[in-house]
Amino acid sequence: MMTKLSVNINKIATLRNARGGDYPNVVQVAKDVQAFGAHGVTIHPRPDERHIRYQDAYDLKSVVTTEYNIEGNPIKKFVDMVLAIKPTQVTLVPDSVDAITSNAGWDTIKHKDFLAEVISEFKRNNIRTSIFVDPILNQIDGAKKTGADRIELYTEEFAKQYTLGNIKAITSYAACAKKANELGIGVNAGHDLSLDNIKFFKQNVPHLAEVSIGHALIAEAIYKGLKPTVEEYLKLLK
Ligand SMILES: CC(=O)[C@@H](O)[C@H](O)COP(=O)(O)O
Ligand SMILES: NCC(=O)COP(=O)(O)O
Repeated sequence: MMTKLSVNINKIATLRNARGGDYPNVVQVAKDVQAFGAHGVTIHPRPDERHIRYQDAYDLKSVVTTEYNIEGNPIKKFVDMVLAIKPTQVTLVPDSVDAITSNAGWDTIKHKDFLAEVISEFKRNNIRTSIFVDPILNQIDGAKKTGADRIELYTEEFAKQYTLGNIKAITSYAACAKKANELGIGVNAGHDLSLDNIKFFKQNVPHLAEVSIGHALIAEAIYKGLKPTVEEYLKLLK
C-alpha cells in the first residue's frame, strides 16, 4: 500500500514572514509540491500566526486540489475557520499557546467528551477527522471512542531514538497502527520524519495511510531542491 505524502508548508511561511513580504509565496509552493507529485498539503496555523496565518488557510483552499489537511488545537477560532474552509481532513493537536512546536499527543481518555463533540461537528460537515496521539495502546482505544476517523501517530520520539540507533522504538508505533486498523481507524503519522528515517518507519509500521512532513523536508530541499526531495519521499513511501 502506497503511503500518501502531505507536505507541511509551515516553514515556507516562516521564511516569508522573516522579511514581512510575500516571498516565498505559500500558495505557489502549495501548487508546486502538488505538481511534483505530493498527495496533499498540510498546514498548522498557530494562535500567534508566527508562520502560517489564518488568511493563508483561506487562500490555499482553492489551490489545494489534492488533500488539504489543517492541523491545530480546536479553539473556537480554529474550529470556525476549519468549518468555513471544509478541508479534506482536520487533525486535532493539543498545542499549548506558547509551544515551539507540537510536543504531545492528546489524552484521548481524559478529553473524550470534548474531542467527541468537536469531532462530531466536523464529521457533520463531511471533514475527515484525525487525532494526534502518542504511541500508547489505550490512547488508540480512547481515540476510537471519540469517533475519530484516523489517528496521527506523534513520531518525534521515534525520530529521536532512530538517530541514536535505538530501532526498537518503532515497536510501540507498529503495535498502535495494528490496533488502530483492528478498530477500523486509519493511520497517519508525523513529526520529525525525514529522508533518513522514513523508509524504516514505512517498512515497519503497517497500514500507514499518510505522513505529513515539513521541517526536515524543507531543510533537505535547501540542499537537494524541492522537486527532487518530494520525488525521493514518494519513492520511499511506495
Ligand atoms: C502536529 C505536528 O507534529 C506538526 O504539525 C508540527 O507540529 C508542525 O508544526 P510547526 O511547524 O509549528 O512545528
Ligand atoms: N503533522 C506533522 C507535520 O505536519 C509536520 O511535522 P514536521 O515534519 O514539521 O516535524
